[in-house]
Amino acid sequence: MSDTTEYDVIVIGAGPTGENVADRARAAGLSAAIVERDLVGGDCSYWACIPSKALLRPSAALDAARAVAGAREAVTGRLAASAVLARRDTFVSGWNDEGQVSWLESAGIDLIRGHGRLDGPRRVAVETPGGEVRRLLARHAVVLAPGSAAVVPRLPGVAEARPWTSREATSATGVPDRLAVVGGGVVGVEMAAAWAALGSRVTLLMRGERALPRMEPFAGELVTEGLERRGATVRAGVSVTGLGRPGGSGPVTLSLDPGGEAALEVDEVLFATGRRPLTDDIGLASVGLEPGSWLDVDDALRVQGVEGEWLYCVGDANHRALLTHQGKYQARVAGAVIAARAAGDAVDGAAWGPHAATADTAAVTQVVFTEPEVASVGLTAADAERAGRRTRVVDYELGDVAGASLFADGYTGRARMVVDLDRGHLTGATFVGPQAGELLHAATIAVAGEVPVERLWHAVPAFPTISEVWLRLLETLRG
Ligand SMILES: Cc1cc2nc3c(=O)[nH]c(=O)nc-3n(C[C@H](O)[C@H](O)[C@H](O)COP(=O)(O)OP(=O)(O)OC[C@H]3O[C@@H](n4cnc5c(N)ncnc54)[C@H](O)[C@@H]3O)c2cc1C
Ligand SMILES: NC(=O)c1ccc[n+]([C@@H]2O[C@H](COP(=O)([O-])OP(=O)(O)OC[C@H]3O[C@@H](n4cnc5c(N)ncnc54)[C@H](O)[C@@H]3O)[C@@H](O)[C@H]2O)c1
Repeated sequence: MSDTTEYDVIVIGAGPTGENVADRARAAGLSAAIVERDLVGGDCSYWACIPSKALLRPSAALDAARAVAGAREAVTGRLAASAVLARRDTFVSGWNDEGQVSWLESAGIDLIRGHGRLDGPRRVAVETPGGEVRRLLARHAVVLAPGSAAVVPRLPGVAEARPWTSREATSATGVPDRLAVVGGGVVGVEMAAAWAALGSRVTLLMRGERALPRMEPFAGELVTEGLERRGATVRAGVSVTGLGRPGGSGPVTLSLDPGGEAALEVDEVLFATGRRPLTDDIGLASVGLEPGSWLDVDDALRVQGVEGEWLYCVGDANHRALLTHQGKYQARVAGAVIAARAAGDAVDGAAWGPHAATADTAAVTQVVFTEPEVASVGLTAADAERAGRRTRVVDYELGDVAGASLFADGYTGRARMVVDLDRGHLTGATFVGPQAGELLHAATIAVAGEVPVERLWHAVPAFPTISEVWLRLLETLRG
């Protein structure tokens, strides 16, 4: 068809994962187009990772100074909220994507602005902002990278209450006096920590018994203590049953269950209650898939249930690991698979090989940027037990490491390694404490590299760093 433009690879969604797969296609000499309806860079750059970490970092710096006698005396004031928000604005470039568009140009990737939908096998139709439809045809692959959006429970009064989602929580321009945060997952605890430090009176409402329920239990416990030190109120085992904001302005009241309690009145409420895939309006039915579903992919990131091996999905929408770095890892693997197939080369599907995403299930890394930080890789002790692994769980108090006590007076934190006794290597590790995120990569190498525990004795941590916890964990394991 004359009005159809052909590319080797077409990507729908220019978030971090879509950008990466397009980049890998270009690096292999393939032509690539990327379709984006909003800002190039995606949620991560403008409404998720970057602005949330920009909001959290100043309070972590302040806490670090206050934790050391001598420095503590030099810190006299509170966090300057307007300066924190202004610094956040620089990190999102004032919600302008010119910089990322220039990068696409320099990489030779064509940007097509508009809403993309599959239009049958290998075909994409883009509805441009001007209302025209551009038709594209992929010679080798279409990659879906549409990401995810916040789920807001359908509670009575929710529409009129205009709750925040992660988008408003990361882009707000003022500090609410009172903020309720619903949900004790990662978004919930990070945003509770950020806004409590900025001066909001925060109430975190969790329907479960503890925060960060998918992580080691001590992670949620230490993070809750940290939130309470910042003045937040943390309430476990509580559900929101309805909201009221008559006329859509003024304070919001939340009815809570267990009942018998007075409604909670706040100025804003954030729902941090999980994500749904942005797959309801991307033309899935045109290739026989269910609109609105998470996309099932194999380890080569090929969407299952579609003939011909031309359709891939990377990032949040495949539900393997909703994290930027894991989605970008998938994008590198998908790019390598697409390049190999286009060149007529064999695809090596072995685990840990160049064409199989493995770490995004076997060695998922995550850092939660609260105070204390939580850093984890691989399986928790409970995950390993559920998987039927024979393990030994080894804990060590991070504050007992010389480097930690030098780093902060009264350093409190904990490290755990989960050793697979049959395989002889670590299958998971978790560190909780100030700056714990920087301890993570050594553990990631031990898990993904399947480094034998005996060999770890030869990885000697420098004295006096917090990494000496590795030696203490090995000594505890040896007994
Ligand atoms: C508050 C918050 C903080 C987070 N912090 C971290 C963190 O610190 N570290 C971390 O690793 N992860 C973090 N995450 C998760 C991270 O944001 C996601 O895992 C990541 O953004 C997923 O990337 P993606 O490319 O799949 O999707 P996105 O970044 O959401 O990008 C998808 C893009 O596709 C576009 N799009 C969708 N549909 C269409 C269509 N039909 N046509 C055209 N364009 C379309 C969207 O406009 C968007 O630009 C955080 C998430 C939240 C909510
Ligand atoms: N630092 C980071 O790496 C980082 C930061 C933020 C988000 N993320 C990623 O983004 C994704 C989304 O995070 P999230 O926190 O929105 O989701 P989540 O799934 O981690 O947590 C949502 C929580 O809300 C609870 N919940 C669900 N419905 C509820 C309801 N009606 N009432 C009360 N509680 C309810 C769930 O039980 C769960 O604990 C996660 O997968 C996370 O890994 C990562």
